Amino acid sequence: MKPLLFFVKRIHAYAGKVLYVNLFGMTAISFIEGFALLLLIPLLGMVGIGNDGSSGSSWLSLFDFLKDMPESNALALILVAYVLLMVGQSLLYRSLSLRDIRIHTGFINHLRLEIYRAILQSDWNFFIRRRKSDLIHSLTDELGRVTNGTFVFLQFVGSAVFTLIQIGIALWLSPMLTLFVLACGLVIAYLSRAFATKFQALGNRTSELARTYIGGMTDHFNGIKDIKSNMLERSRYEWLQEWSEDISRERFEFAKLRMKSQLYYKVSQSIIVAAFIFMTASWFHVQGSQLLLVILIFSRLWPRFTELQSHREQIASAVPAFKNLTELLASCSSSQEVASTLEERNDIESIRLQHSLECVNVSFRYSQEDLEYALKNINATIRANETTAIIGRSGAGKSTLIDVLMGLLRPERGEVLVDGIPLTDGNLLSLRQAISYIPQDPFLFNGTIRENMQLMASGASEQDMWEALSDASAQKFVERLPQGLDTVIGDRGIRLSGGERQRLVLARTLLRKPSILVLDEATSALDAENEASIQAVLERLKGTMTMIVVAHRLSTIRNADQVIVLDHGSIVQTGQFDQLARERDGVFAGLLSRQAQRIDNFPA
Ligand SMILES: Nc1ncnc2c1ncn2[C@@H]1O[C@H](COP(=O)(O)OP(=O)(O)OP(=O)(O)O)[C@@H](O)[C@H]1O
Repeated sequence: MKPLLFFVKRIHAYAGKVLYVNLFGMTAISFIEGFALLLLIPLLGMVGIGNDGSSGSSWLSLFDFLKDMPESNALALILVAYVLLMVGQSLLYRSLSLRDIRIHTGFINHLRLEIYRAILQSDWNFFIRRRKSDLIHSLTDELGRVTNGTFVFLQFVGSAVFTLIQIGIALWLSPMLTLFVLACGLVIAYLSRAFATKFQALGNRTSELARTYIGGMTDHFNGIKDIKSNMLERSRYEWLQEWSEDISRERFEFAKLRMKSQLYYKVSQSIIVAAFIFMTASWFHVQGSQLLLVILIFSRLWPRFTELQSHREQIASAVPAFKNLTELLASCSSSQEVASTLEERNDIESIRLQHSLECVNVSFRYSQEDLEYALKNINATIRANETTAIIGRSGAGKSTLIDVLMGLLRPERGEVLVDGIPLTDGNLLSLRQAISYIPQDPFLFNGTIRENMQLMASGASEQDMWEALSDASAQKFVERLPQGLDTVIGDRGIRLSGGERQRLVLARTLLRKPSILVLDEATSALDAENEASIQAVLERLKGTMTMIVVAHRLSTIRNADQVIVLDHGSIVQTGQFDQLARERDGVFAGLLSRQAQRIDNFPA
């Protein structure tokens, strides 16, 4: 119930008074409907039903004034009033429904933006603990279920109000009959509470299956090249076949449960109606309008009970989605990187590194349960406007160190200093503004080259873009493309070669004019020619910005001002390339000798 109320509060905060206007409007509709129902009673009297003297109820005196009128006038008056009431009700209903839809679509957008913003403002740790596809699932499927569930809940409240009004009218018309219907309704609701539990369990399964589907599909399409080249199509297809069987089983279970609950209500209704009519007619000898009233009350009230019950079941099946989204929002809020909002981030000034970026006694592990630290007591100085290379075996901690230096990961012990000032929430984003980061497989989205470049610098002019492309040795290949800057490069830049992609990313990065450039294995996947061309660009940039380069291929870091060698999370050597190469027993020399045969022009 708590997660549900959380979102009801959200919709209240979003829609404000309009929500109550709608709820009040729906109540008005039920009043009108109730009143239209009353109008039928004298009508029945006029056509001869109910003139058996059996009723004598006070409600008939309400229409006494009609007796003084000629019958045809009274009939016309009632019918005109009835038509006017129904037209008014329909118009009101149309306007309220449209408003409802506007609130619904507005609320789903509001919630989507709120969740996405919360996710974007979360720290890096939040992302490495989660599957990206789970986040997509939350922003699509779960979001839809939560907004629908919230609306069903509001409808439930509306229906409850409506039902109460109808109960009020029914009580006034015939207290005994209404109390009997109410008692039956309560007994049935009590006996059917197991349905809600089953719907909730099925709702859990729905969430689970949807998460598996999005996760699986994301993995398949991300790895489609591996799938095709390793002929894994059949096994992946079988995975989907299995999932499809699971989902149809689950859908069928769902439908079966719904049918079962509906059958239960329909059977109960017919038994109660039959028993009651039998009782009133045989034992109490109730006839005419009273009997008609019984049927009328049943026919108006019972659908309300079943509607409430159906709403209850829909809410129960959405409960897991409510829980998941509230947990996600709570987790985002506890992982918020810094206090500032996305809008405030626009005004953050980038720092200009003057002296150094330092790690002082930094230790880090990914989880408190890990026995091994990924970084152990790291002391390192990255000097401004120099090139620092970080090398080491696979798993040595290179990427972790970079993430700590960029403030993506917070050290468990020790600190990072920016020009001697500790890196805290206060200066984290200023540091981040100064950094441009290029990973091995950078993010290029399915758009034109121009759009991809503008992603980094939205105000960049055409001339700025060509200059950046030229600086990154990418000008020639872009000029050769049929639409130049307006060429669409495909999903993740699939229509470009690896080297072209990386040069374009470098150009895009230069457009941002960073003062710190971080390259994490940025050239590892490139062939010697492409690597050399990026290398030449980096050489030209040397001295103009602080560069931190992680590389497996040692040939790429020969001209670095400083090389930091990591092993099992510790710094084991620091110095210049040639100096480290001479330390024959060091890790660096070991790595070097293993690569010696593969490195062109390297003096052994
Ligand atoms: N997200 C993570 N969760 C838990 N442990 C991690 C995570 N990322 C890395 N590690 C662990 O931290 C250690 C250092 O990993 P890191 O990625 O920094 O090494 P690396 O030197 O960059 O390796 P490679 O050259 O293979 O990329 C490894 O033992 C790795 O298993």
